[in-house]
Formats: sequence, structure tokens, C-alpha cells
Amino acid sequence: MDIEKVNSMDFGEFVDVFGSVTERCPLIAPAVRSQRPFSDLEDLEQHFFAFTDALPQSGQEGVLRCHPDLAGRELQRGELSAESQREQSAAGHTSLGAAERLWLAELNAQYRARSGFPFALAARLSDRAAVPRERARRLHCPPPQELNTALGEVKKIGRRRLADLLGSHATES
Ligand SMILES: NC(=O)N[C@H]1NC(=O)NC1=O
Repeated sequence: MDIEKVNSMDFGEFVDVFGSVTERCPLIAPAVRSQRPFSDLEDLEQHFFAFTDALPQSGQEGVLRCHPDLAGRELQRGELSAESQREQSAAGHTSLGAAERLWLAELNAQYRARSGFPFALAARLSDRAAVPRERARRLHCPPPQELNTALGEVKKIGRRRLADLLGSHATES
């Protein structure tokens, strides 16, 4: 998909296509569309990121709260978005044993109790072993630093989702 195509989309099409770039945050794609025209695909991506960057802390925490836990209840109940299901599956979360699931649920609960939002990590860039390791490490980071790290992960997730939609290659950061 090229930028002319993106710029020519009407509101409904744009929101349908790009509504999932940020997990379950329906406001972002409509807000980004109102910034048209985009000069290129990178410019489009930057508008998605700039929206979250410009939010007050409470809004940024809200964006994080829209994310389902990794290996959490939504996964068990089959309630993940298609994108999240694919990402969690790529990180091996759909084939965990009961003991590993309980352990991750405990780490999720500890993290959420400390930060007030779910642990966010770009699952497609991770694997089954790295997820609990990262979570245990980040549990001890100072809150402002952790908020930034978590938002960075939301960008990595969004960058890959956009690349999937646009048929382009995401960079590795
Ligand atoms: N909690 C969290 O990071 N969830 C997400 N990560 C990811 O790669 N997809 C998600 O839904």
C-alpha cells in the first residue's frame, strides 16, 4: 500500500484499516486521520506515535490499560484481538503448561499492582523465556522509567502492525 492510497481513504476505511495499530484504543486512528495528508509511510507512523507521546500521563497509562495481559485471562477465554492472538502465539503463550501459566499470572498481578497497568512487551520480538525474565527485571524499575519502557513497547507493537498492514518491513527497534 502506498501513501497516496492511505491519503485517499475516507474516514470509515481509514479507521477500519488502521484502528488496530494501537491495541483497543479506538480514538487514535480517527485522530491520526485528521492530520492528513501524510508525506510518506514513516510520517504516518510518526503521527500514531506522536498522539500517545502528547497525552498526559493519565492518558498514556490508559493506552497501556487497553492492552491485554500476556498469557492472561483474555487469551484463556479466546477474547484477544486477532493481532494480539497472533503476537502472543508467536511468543509461545498459546502453548504454556498450567504451572507456567500460573507463574506468569502471578508475575502479571505483581506488575499490575505496582504500576497500575498491565505489563507490555512486543511479544513478536520476544520468546517464551524472555517474557518472564523481562517482566521480573522491569518489576524493579523506577515508575517513570517503566512508563517510558512500556510506551516504547506499545510503539514496537504498533510499528509491526503497521508494517503488516502496509506490506512494508519494520525496522528492528
Ligand atoms: N500486554 C501486552 O504487551 N500485550 C501485547 N503485546 C503484544 O505483542 N501484543 C499484545 O496484545
